[in-house]
Amino acid sequence: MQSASLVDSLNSLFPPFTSSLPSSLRLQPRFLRILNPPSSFSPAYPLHTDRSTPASLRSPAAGDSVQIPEMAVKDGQDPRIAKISSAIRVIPNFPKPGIMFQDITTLLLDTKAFKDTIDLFVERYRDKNISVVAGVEARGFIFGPPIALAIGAKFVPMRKPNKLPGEVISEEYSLEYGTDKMEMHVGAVEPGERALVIDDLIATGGTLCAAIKLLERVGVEVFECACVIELPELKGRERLGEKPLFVLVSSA
Ligand SMILES: O=P(O)(O)OC[C@H]1O[C@H](OP(=O)(O)OP(=O)(O)O)[C@H](O)[C@@H]1O
Ligand SMILES: Nc1ncnc2[nH]cnc12
Repeated sequence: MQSASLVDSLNSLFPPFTSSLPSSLRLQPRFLRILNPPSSFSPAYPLHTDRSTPASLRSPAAGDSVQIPEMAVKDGQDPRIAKISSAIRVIPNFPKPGIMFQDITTLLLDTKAFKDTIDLFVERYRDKNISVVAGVEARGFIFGPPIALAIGAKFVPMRKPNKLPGEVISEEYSLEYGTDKMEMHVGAVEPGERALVIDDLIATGGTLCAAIKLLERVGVEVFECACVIELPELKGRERLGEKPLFVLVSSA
């Protein structure tokens, strides 16, 4: 009963969408029984047929998310970077009190800003003889693969423990809010290869240091680390020492 009424509501809410589909693909009660959320379900992001970023994701509601006005733009000459910076949402007190969480999911909703992000990295790293793009779980898996494909490198996932099925080497590391371990498949890279390490964000630098150590342990040269965001007050860049770090936006 609940399914049928929900179908009616959805079909009337989104007529341009549902009416353009063949009848076999229109929302049917049969599908909705599987997909039906519990009655308390409230989507984190509003259902939206418009492909542009919903206004509610750009302008935070009632003080529970904010754009950081002091977000500084690196390499300020490039107008794409300001748009990338403003597409990143900041959620105070997530996942713990005191953490200003930099939420890149809103950047992913902005097709121009997301593409510009990838393009800026590709422009920097193409023709640098990089054969490996190593992406750190989880958010390095979003930015790493398109960069790897565009520069003709392989993508190597640096994973949380017990996720990779083959033989692994591992490194423990500390985070802004906890500790963790990183693993890489043995044989994914060869000694003498040249790697770029990609993540969405550098805070204390512990994550990137663990990735660098894993790669260098097997004889790979880490050419540079690259992130979308840097939190400079956590001094991750210092922790990386001599290893070059390229970022697009900084909270300083
Ligand atoms: O510079 P650091 O202090 O090491 O912190 C940066 C790391 O923290 C976040 O990942 P997180 O560990 O929260 O994992 P997730 O992406 O799986 O949520 C972020 O995506 C970086 O990987
Ligand atoms: N403030 C932050 N926002 C998003 N990811 C993080 N990882 C570590 N600190 C973070």
